[in-house]
Amino acid sequence: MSEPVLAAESVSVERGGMTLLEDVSLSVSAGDRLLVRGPSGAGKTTLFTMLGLLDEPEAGQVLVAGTDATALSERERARLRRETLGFVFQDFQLVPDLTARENAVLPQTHGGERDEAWVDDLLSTLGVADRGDHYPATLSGGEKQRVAIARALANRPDVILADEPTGQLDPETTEQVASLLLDVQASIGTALVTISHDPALDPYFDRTETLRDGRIVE
Ligand SMILES: Nc1ncnc2c1ncn2[C@@H]1O[C@H](COP(=O)(O)OP(=O)(O)OP(=O)(O)O)[C@@H](O)[C@H]1O
Repeated sequence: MSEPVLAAESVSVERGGMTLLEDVSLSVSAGDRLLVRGPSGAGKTTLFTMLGLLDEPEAGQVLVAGTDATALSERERARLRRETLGFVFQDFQLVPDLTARENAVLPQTHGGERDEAWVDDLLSTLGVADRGDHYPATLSGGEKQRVAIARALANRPDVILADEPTGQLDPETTEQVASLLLDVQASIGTALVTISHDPALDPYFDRTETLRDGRIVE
């Protein structure tokens, strides 16, 4: 297997006297598709937060292309996050007063390399180029998520992290959005880690890990 682009090594997280993650290890390499499943309360969002360098574990390491993110300052970690990770959220998290295209370009305006032609290509591949001048409030859920996927890829990240990306979509739109996400991920060769309890996503992934009570189980 090639060098992991993102890895959790023996990660444990405690909050408010509770253990939310215990000794969790997983890794992905370029082009991998990993689905992390688990029932409500299993710790999926907590794991997403750790892999996304949005919070720090009490024990263990999170390695991004071999760099131990837990050893970095907050500022260095934010930079590593911007340069290497792209995020897709269940509730889209588009900025309401920016157009679809402005939302998708956003990561490039925050320290990324300016390459708007790449963002236009993404919007086109994702079938929302003609929605570029629309504001999020006028887009359907599936369109919003396709714009959010373009935004996640704007900086050509090594890893896309998606938290319940189809959680607000109907079954037909789920299928469309999942297929597009996987197509664009495969064409770029970025790794994809998706956290979800939606069984409809199972067929799209070549690896699945299950979290239960904060631990990876067989
Ligand atoms: N800051 C915190 N302090 C104390 N407990 C927390 C904190 N954050 C989350 N929890 C608890 O930790 C457990 C795991 O939460 P998490 O949100 O990671 O689960 P999840 O698998 O994403 O669940 P869901 O599918 O319902 O979103 C839950 O029991 C939750 O109530």
